[in-house]
Order: sequence, then structure tokens, then C-alpha cells
Amino acid sequence: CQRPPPSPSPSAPPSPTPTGPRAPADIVDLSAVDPTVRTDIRYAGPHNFVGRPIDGYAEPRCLLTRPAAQALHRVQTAALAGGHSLKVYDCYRPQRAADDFVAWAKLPGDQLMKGEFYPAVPKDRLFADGYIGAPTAHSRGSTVDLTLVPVSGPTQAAYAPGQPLVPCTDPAGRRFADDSIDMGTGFDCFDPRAHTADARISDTARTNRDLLRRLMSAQGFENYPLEWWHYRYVDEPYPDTWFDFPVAGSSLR
Ligand SMILES: C[C@@H](N)C(=O)N[C@H](C)C(=O)O
Ligand SMILES: [Zn+2]
Repeated sequence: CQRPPPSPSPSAPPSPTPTGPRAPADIVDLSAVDPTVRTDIRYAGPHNFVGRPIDGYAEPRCLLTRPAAQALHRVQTAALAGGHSLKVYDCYRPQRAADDFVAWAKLPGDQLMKGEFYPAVPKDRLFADGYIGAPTAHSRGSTVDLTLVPVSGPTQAAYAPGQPLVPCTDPAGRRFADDSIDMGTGFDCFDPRAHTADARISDTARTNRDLLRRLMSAQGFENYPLEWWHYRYVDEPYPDTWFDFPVAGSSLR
């Protein structure tokens, strides 16, 4: 939702609200800008820290502002030249999804996915320690969670709800068999080891995190130091607007 002006004059017209069921015209599906970027939209399915699809993710799509999508296309071009592809886990996130995370955080008994996603951090610290945000920059349409995968490599293992969970902090090869190159932890691993500069990760994981950061910062993205996968496009076109249209093709114009 667009934040209202601080003190509206009674005669002023209501402030325009670009939120609602449809996105503004400069929100695009990343696949229309670059069909080669891989997608694994975790909040549209059960393999995430909550364990079920999140409110507002009607379809597993990566929606972004056009400038952020075009910048990601340039990152992808550079990544492909080195034998890697980007894989996005989350892009635009509706405000209602952030609200769903807040509601979930208020249920201390629901720790279905703790074993994989926050094995050492108490659930009641996840917001306080900065691992989940509400409101979140994702709702402004220019922030993305992503990794690098080898262009030719094994495909990702399927996730079956209820399968035994392995801590995301375990070594690659023991934790969930994502097709990501080794970043030292899994995606959405709410743990100090996922801090981008954490010193305990292997040399390989350090090289890989640095590669992702180099590729992304060259095209105007800034990393969030607590999460190696979270990047914001600095010249975001909607720095003050948190959108709430669903993640769906029908939201686009
Ligand atoms: C929840 C995680 N994927 C993430 O994006 N965290 C940051 C802090 C956010 O929610 O904005
Ligand atoms: Zn993120």
C-alpha cells in the first residue's frame, strides 16, 4: 500500500493507490524479459520455512519492476558466460504474504519446518534478528532472493511434504539437495552462517557467495548482509510503495 501523506488536507483528493488486484504497467514477469533464468518460487509451494503455500502466491512466478528485471537479465548474461544460471526463489512478495508470515510468527506451536530452516535460532527471534521483514522490500517489486546453479548439472531433488528435514546449516551433500552451487547454507537458512560475510563457511562457499555478489553489484543490486541470497535493486522505481496484488499472470497489465 502506498503510505498516505503525513497530514492530508481535508480538501485534497485521496492519494492514488496503485495497489489492489492489478499491478502497475511496469511490473513484468521475469520470464518475459529473460526466459533462461530458472525459478523455484518457494512460497508458492510447501518447501519453505512455514511448510505450506503462502498467502498471495497464486502462481509460481517471478514478478518484478521492469528496471529490476532488465538488470537481472544483464546479470544472467554475465553468469551464463561463466557457466552458471541464476535461479530465483522469491521476487515481488505481496503485503498479504508478509502479513501471513507475521501471523505465523505468532503461533509458537507451529514449528513444522524448524528442523531445516531455523535449526538453531528460536522461532521468536526470526523477525527480531532480521531474518524476516514486515513490511519487506520485496513488496516494492525490486528485491529478489536468488542463487547460482551450474548450467549443466544435476536437477534438483523433489521435495515431498513430511520427508525428514536436514538442517540447512549442514554441509552441501547432506542438507536438501538444491541444485545451487554451494553457498555454505541452504536458501532461507535463518542462521548466522547465512550471513554473507560469515567466516566459518568453506573456501568454495566463500568463492561462490563472492561471485554472486560481484555479478549482482555490477548491475546495481545491493546485498542484505544477513542473507547471502537477498538483493535489492538500488534504483528501485517504487521506493515508498508496498504492493499487494497477488503473484499471478492475471495481476499484470
Ligand atoms: C524471508 C527471507 N526470504 C527474506 O526475504 N528476508 C528479508 C529480511 C525480508 O523478508 O525482507
Ligand atoms: Zn529476500
